[in-house]
Amino acid sequence: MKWKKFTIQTTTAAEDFISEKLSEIGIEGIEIEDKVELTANDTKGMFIDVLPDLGPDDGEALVSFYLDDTYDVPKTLAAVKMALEEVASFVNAGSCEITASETEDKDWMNNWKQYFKPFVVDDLLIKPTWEEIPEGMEGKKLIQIDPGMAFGTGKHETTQLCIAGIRKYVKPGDNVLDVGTGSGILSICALLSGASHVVGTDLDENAIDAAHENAQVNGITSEQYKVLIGNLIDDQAIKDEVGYEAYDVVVANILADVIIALQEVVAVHVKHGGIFITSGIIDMKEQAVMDAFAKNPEFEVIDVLHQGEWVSIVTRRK
Ligand SMILES: C[S@@+](CC[C@H](N)C(=O)[O-])C[C@H]1O[C@@H](n2cnc3c(N)ncnc32)[C@H](O)[C@@H]1O
Repeated sequence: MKWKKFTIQTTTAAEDFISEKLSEIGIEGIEIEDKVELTANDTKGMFIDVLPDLGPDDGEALVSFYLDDTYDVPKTLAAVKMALEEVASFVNAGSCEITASETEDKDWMNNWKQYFKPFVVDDLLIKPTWEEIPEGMEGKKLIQIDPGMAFGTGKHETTQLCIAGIRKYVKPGDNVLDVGTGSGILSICALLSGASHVVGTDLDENAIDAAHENAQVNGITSEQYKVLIGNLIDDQAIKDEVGYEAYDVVVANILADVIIALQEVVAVHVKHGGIFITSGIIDMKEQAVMDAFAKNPEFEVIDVLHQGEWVSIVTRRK
């Protein structure tokens, strides 16, 4: 399906008012481009450690929206123009010039699927649920994944580093905690590696459905895998539900700054001698995470792995 893209030249002062007006008109999927620096709160759920350098904020902004065949385009544009005039009457909204361009099918939710193909990590074949098993893969252990809106296709270096750690350290019968479970891929990998039970936690509500659906596709029962939504770092109810001195292996593939906060509080959940596999650490933050572990009397570093610009630090609880 073809979509028409319309871009309004405006100001950062007016961008939020314009977005609100566009929503009132019934336009969904609004994009804002500006040079306003993101706050720590903005980047919280984004999984970016290094922000792009946008240059100084010049006060200019572009607000884009998309209309498909279901819209009466002239009528909608007339409503947009009236809304822009209204916004311009109380705030500097810039030129409000609208430019139009045409774009291909914008099925954002599903277009990425064409690039996700079966691949091998160690002795595992990871394949999207909608793909066939490729020939010659009979000896491999199979993980089927549809991440949905959650993170975790298995393609990312940080996930692969954790998979390597799980394959090395998880033993039959282990209890495993997967902090930041996302699609559930690492939990499934742990269960395939012999773990008898896994608890996954995440902040993202999308993880619940994705992780449960992926568990089911992989033949995992609700007795083997439980997903909890909440923050193990500061939520006492989640900490109590996760349980204390209960885990042989904890895996956390999150960002370096989250790992630094997590290592201070996670030891109470790990058995003495248990393993804490961390990743999501960009190489420029490796030393900061190593320093944090060096100051923590609970853990000793036993393994450091690199893949591309990403690092996995594996520690053992003393
Ligand atoms: C990089 S993804 C990892 C997903 C999957 N485990 C993998 O390895 O592919 C990080 C996940 O951690 C979650 N997350 C971020 N901060 C968290 C926290 N403090 N506690 C639990 N989950 C968190 C995010 O919502 C996201 O699903």
